Amino acid sequence: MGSGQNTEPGGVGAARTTAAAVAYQSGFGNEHATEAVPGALPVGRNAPQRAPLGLYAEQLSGAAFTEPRHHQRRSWLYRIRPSAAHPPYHRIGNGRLRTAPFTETEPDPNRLRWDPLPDPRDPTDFVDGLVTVGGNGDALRRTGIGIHWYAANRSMTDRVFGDSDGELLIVPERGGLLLRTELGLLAVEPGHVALVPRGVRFRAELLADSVRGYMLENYGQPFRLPDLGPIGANGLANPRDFLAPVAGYEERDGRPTQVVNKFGGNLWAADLDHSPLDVVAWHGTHTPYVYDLRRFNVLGSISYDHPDPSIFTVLTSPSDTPGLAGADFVVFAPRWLVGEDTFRPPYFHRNVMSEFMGLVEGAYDAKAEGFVPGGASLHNMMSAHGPDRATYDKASSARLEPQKIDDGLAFMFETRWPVVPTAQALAAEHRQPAYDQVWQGLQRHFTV
Ligand SMILES: O=C(O)Cc1cc(O)ccc1O
Ligand SMILES: [Fe+2]
Repeated sequence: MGSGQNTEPGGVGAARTTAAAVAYQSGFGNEHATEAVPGALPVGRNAPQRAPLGLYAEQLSGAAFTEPRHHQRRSWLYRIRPSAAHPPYHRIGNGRLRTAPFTETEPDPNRLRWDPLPDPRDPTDFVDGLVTVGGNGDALRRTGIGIHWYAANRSMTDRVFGDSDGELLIVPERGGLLLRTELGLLAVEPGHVALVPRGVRFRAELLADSVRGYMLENYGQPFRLPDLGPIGANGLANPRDFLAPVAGYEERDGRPTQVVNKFGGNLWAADLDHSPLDVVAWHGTHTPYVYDLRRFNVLGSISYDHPDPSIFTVLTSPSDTPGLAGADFVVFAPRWLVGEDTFRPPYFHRNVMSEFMGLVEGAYDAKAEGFVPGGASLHNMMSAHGPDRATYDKASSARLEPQKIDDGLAFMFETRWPVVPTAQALAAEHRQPAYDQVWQGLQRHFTV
């Protein structure tokens, strides 16, 4: 890219630009400003009669023009060619991507669990490697979510992807990704997450021979930081730990590049003779970002009882009903447990919210086995779940001393609407048909 980064996306080797070499600007939702070439950013106005250096000015909106100022999201891009200079889109295959409304299967009250998605055998890039698990809402009404796995073994080369249906929260589990976005470069490793806003184009290059992870497609309101209420002015995910890219452009005139646009649940493609990653400068608030989950300031009980996991919310996408999130992104990061006379692992419960969980590393404290990195579970609205038998037996008789949970990194996508699985997720060979067994054999202990 024009900011001095490696422009050759070709092979895996070229993509091994080290994550440490990537420059960022910090702060969630900031009015960032960045230029890859000095003087490229207009001063004092957004749309001068002629933008500096012969660039085109283009506004990219992530909020309606009229939304309240604190929800406003837009960026001004100064680019070599305007995005409007493209031929018609034509349909291409959707692969294993599916979109809300999800109607392929009957909503399923069963608790579901999967092993990791098998690695692809054929050459597969990030877009081809997306496999939809399920979701809710309606992409065209901008409500709900799509939940996806991805597994890829080669970098995107001559195409970029942009999702008109929603923003993308990418959660790598194995192998990192370099995301060359219109607004600049992001590196995202397991343990970090990346967010690509609705409509922002990017090329995903691999930082390892094969990569795997999860992706939440949020059709609803953009993710924001949760309010902290009585917690105070600090804590949970701190705004300054969210890192936006600096401007970085590429010039690949004459080299065909396909723009893949997910729109209304289908993939469409337009063929350009240049790279659309040609933004030389930009300023604004509609930006991609990365966040290191280990920066999360984990708060919990220092007296008794296991707090509800809402206290681990990193990002929330509110719905139109206050307190009922279309999507919450929740992390179970290393932490101390000190609760006295307390059953410390997650409790048995039935939740009106629906819970999709994944594991980035290690183990999760409610499941002794079977929930493995890259795997996933879905505990839908009102489904009874909680610690498996082995975990219950151990935790209910453990000596309660201060205990560090530091052998895992799990996360949850929690949503107010039930998650309807796709047919491919229900039929998948990597689904665990006997998941219910983990709650069998919980003994009766009742005595009067
Ligand atoms: O494992 C789960 O089911 C997620 C979860 C974690 C927790 O700490 C409390 C409630 C809950 O749903
Ligand atoms: Fe739960």
